[in-house]
Amino acid sequence: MALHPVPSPVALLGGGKIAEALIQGLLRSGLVRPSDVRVTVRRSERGEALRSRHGVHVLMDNAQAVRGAGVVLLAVRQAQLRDLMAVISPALAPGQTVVSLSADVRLAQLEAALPSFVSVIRAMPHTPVRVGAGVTPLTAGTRVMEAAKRAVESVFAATGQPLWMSEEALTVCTGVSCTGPAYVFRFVEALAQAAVAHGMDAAEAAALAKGTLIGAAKLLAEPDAATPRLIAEIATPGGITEAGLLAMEAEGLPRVVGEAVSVAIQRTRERADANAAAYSTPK
Ligand SMILES: NC(=O)C1=CN([C@@H]2O[C@H](COP(=O)(O)OP(=O)(O)OC[C@H]3O[C@@H](n4cnc5c(N)ncnc54)[C@H](OP(=O)(O)O)[C@@H]3O)[C@@H](O)[C@H]2O)C=CC1
Ligand SMILES: O=C(O)[C@@H]1CCC=N1
Repeated sequence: MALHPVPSPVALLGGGKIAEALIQGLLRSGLVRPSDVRVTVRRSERGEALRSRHGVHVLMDNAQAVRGAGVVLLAVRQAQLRDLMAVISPALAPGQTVVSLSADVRLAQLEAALPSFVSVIRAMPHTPVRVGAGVTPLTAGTRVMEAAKRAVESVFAATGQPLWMSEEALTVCTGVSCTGPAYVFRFVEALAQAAVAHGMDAAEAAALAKGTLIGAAKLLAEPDAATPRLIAEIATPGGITEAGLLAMEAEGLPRVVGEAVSVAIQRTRERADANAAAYSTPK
């Protein structure tokens, strides 16, 4: 995808883990300078850490951070989101774009909590945005201007690949791509644990498992990579890889992965329902 200029400044409200991953990805892209990024914190030591590591503007005033921002990203947890929207609403101007990164507050609640003259979008990034390798699902609210869509696309194109979809599909992504890196890292740990169980030194086992994942990911990143062919290159018919793969099937790998995805999606839906109910009552 062609990279478009990212509207400056980018305001990230809530300088936690996903905000820092996005800052790193944006700066790494070369399309955004530290002076183009505003990030807000509620603890000065966290602000100092972000400032010293990345050279970005750190503020403690969320309303001030959104004034004149090219795009505003809400990166606090759900417990703080409603209060944050109440604080920034009077400071937002017509034509501004607000993107919620929250996994569990729906567009309907976001649009009701923000002024009707702003474009509201949800994004569901994951930590690979830090290295420019994110796949970020996006879903647009009911009153989104085309320019807002392009602006938000540019943020997530600078950190990987943006993908537009329905809100329901984005909910599924919370249990797949958003949580997915954690599942993959857990698989790497399980591979290392298995090596240790067969007598390998723990540090060697960790390096071997990590190297295997990185090597496999690079093969997957090649043009025209397809998993059946990549598996067939390793698995000689009747050989040892096939025996291992058959054991994985027999032990229910697809069922285990499917269960993790289902439970995460279910948790997202329950929290979104609870938030919808909470937002419907005045604070
Ligand atoms: N982590 C991930 O991989 C992903 C997270 N998300 C979503 O992103 C959001 C944030 O998640 P994550 O980064 O993991 O959580 P974190 O707790 O790491 O980040 C939230 C940050 O917001 C800060 N904060 C809270 N209230 C305010 C405020 N009023 N003003 C300024 N800063 C404030 C918190 O400060 P303090 O440090 O003091 O608590 C914290 O640093 C959540 O909604 C989550 O669903 C979405 C996709 C992926
Ligand atoms: O685990 C969580 O609840 C958050 C939202 C998605 C990723 N991290």
